[in-house]
Amino acid sequence: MSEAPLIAVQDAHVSYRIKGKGKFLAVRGVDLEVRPGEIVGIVGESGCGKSSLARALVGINRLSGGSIEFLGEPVTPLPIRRRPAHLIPLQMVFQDPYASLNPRRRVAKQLAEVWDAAHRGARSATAREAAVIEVLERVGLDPELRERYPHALSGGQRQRIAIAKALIANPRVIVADEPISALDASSQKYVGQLLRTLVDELQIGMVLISHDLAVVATIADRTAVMRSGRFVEQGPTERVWTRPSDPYTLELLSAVPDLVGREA
Ligand SMILES: Nc1ncnc2c1ncn2[C@@H]1O[C@H](COP(=O)(O)OP(=O)(O)OP(=O)(O)O)[C@@H](O)[C@H]1O
Repeated sequence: MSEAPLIAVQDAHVSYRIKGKGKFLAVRGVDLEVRPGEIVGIVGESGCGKSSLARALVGINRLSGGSIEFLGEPVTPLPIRRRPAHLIPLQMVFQDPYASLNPRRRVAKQLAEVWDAAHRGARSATAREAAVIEVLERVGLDPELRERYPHALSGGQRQRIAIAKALIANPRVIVADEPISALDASSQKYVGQLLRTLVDELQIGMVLISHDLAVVATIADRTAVMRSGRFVEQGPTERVWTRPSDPYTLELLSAVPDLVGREA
């Protein structure tokens, strides 16, 4: 893959101020690039800094050092409502779909709002409605569901709506933080494959954060292994899985002995 990266992270650091204890470094010098059509999986045990990095990637967390560029421009943290237009194609999907969905609005309205934000000046009601129907079909949902409120959907349907909400912004990159870990087994499989299909068909880039190695092994092109805020290694998924260069990766892998070669 030789295209320019969609997102380029250099020496990223994220720190938190802990009352009475000073500064805690959750992300310590991470480098990462994501190209069109590529899923980069980030694995590591709980508390290693995956979510802190994910939130920095989309500009929710401020970096305390290093840089993140999206389509060649810096990602600068700003409240969602003041998010600059150039960051609209950089979307995030959270573990809990309610983090992206407003429980008091019908699905159609929520999707239409994002479409409006992404299509300033082109607010045709017919085009908006068509886009809402198309995106629901793309995530495998019956467009009739657009009249429902989020609470009237199953967990798997809700997560697919959250993915649709990211998609209707015409994203170039989606950062997905544990997008399937809260789902039941059949929804996990469906949503995992859906993410792979979307990346292939739309040639977007994806950062897939997961503590589930099997998911990353199945759908990620490249894998980064994170420990205590650092990437201990990153490379093509198959290489990381079959010939890990760091003992910590081996340790993670040994917890799931039948991983390599698993069918999706
Ligand atoms: N807002 C915050 N203030 C202080 N410390 C925080 C904050 N958010 C995260 N941390 C700490 O930073 C470290 C990394 O947390 P983070 O949520 O990024 O890890 P993670 O790998 O995503 O974990 P998990 O898989 O459990 O979600 C943890 O030690 C956590 O306690």
